[in-house]
Amino acid sequence: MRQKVIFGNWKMNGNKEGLISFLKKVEKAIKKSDVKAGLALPFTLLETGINKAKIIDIAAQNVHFATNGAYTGEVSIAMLKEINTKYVVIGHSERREMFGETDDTVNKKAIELIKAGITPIICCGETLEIKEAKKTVTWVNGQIKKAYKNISPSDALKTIIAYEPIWAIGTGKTATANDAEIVCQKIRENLAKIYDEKVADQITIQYGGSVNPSNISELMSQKNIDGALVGGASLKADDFIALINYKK
Ligand SMILES: O=C[C@H](O)COP(=O)(O)O
Repeated sequence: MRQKVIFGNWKMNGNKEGLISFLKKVEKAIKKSDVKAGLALPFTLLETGINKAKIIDIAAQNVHFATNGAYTGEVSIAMLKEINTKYVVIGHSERREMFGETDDTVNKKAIELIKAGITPIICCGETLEIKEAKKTVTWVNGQIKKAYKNISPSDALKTIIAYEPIWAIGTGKTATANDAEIVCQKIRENLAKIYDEKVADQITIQYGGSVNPSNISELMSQKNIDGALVGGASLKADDFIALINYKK
């Protein structure tokens, strides 16, 4: 059975002092949880998070695929590895929309991260326009196919997928648990076509988009939803605790 993996994504929020007290409070409250908890932090908070967190896994929110070079403002995989980063979120819709992330760069990043032993959390998801045109599954499966290009079955097992419908991010509009489940199921079927059922069955697929303490239980009860990537509700310690300790 796949373990539930719930990651907060702080986006461009937070500071050192706040993170330290957040970790203290949250880790005390989730000690006995069987859920894997993680936090995707801004670059400047990564080292503090990695050094202070005992239970929570720390993720970066972006990385460059190149080894080094003239990429002003970017951070390399080796730089993240040097501080012991275990996960990196790639292809988040905000990075695709505002910072030129493409399916091709997502694929390059995934390949290089896997080589470095870092788990990529590969984001995918459709706009409202695509949803209304009833093209969600085609769109998302296209993103997945491109993200996994030239990735072997054994390496595919070292990845996580986050399905995040763009229209549900930060809007308070969550996909219904059933709608989210259907897309996650289709992603798994697509993985079975790219690889095989055994591989598809082992890959963690998270849902993201206005997840909060009141809808987490229903979302997590779905067969193909293996966790969540949570923005807004992960910023408050009490809400994050409620998410990790969700009622089963
Ligand atoms: O990475 C997280 C997602 O963008 C979801 O954000 P949200 O929970 O604020 O809607």
